[in-house]
Amino acid sequence: MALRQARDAWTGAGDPVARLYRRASTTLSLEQLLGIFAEELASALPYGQLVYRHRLGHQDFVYSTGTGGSHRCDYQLTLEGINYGALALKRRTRFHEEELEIIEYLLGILICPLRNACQYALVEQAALTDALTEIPNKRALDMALVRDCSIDDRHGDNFTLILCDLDHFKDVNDNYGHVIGDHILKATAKALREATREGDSIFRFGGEEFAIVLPHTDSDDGLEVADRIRAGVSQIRVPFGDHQVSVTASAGVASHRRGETPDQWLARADDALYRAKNGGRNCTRVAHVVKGSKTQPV
Ligand SMILES: Nc1nc2c(ncn2[C@@H]2O[C@H](COP(=O)(O)OP(=O)(O)OP(=O)(O)O)[C@@H](O)[C@H]2O)c(=O)[nH]1
Repeated sequence: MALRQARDAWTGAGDPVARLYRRASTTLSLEQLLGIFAEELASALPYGQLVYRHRLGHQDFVYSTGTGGSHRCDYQLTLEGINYGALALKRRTRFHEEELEIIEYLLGILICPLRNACQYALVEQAALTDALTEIPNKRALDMALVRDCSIDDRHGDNFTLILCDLDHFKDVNDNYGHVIGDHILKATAKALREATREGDSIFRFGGEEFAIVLPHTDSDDGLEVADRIRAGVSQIRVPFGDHQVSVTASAGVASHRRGETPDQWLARADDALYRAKNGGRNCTRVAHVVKGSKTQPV
């Protein structure tokens, strides 16, 4: 009875349904949308935790707010037969029938904006992803460098950039064809993933050029990672008839200097890469001497 009264009071007060309709239509950000839903749901009934999960393209998206409890209700969110993720609510006390009705009603309002936000996230992801290697592209790198420069400028966090370029890749295409060249590029992306840590970011910067951003890393450690990456790339073997095609890579390493713009940082890494190419390829060069560091100009 008390619950029914609470529900009646809620549905009659300040038109929260219209509020959710209105607020949900103001954003295409999945995170913001779920935040709005979590807020409006909390104004309707008490819950401990809301968790939303969805596989978006090649990434897992998870939104979670609050802390859980032993009672839960789960919803698989679909519209016109298409899955738009799973939403779970948890709390310490049992969910009552009337409350489930409220949740389902609000989910009914959420589903169309949720579909739009999921589709927008997929388009955004595609715009930042290289289609061949499925790793982030140059546009994503530009955004990451702006963000990392600003973090370093504010908090003095170490970021190191590695530019890694395959050697004589034109010969690979000319001798074995573009399909083999494409296989090597995909295998290189995989080798980069395997040679780096979870928190590191890898990008396809250009045709046969890759960029790796290492947070909390100085140029000495960046040099080690670059050599590990090059060792991984040199292990790649792509069969061509009775032949195994292999490649080597050259690398340039530059740690961000406070106050330096993304373009200046990138130019120093590029200059180090240029020196690696001129130094005979299949080697790494570091952009500058860091005071008090064991890294020497090479
Ligand atoms: N298969 C394939 N090749 C690509 C792709 N993008 C760029 N390339 C090729 O990469 C080659 C790059 O050649 P260059 O810039 O001359 O460099 P390089 O031959 O690697 O020589 P160095 O970098 O000086 O060692 C060109 O042949 C491009 O066609 C791609 O997506 N797939």
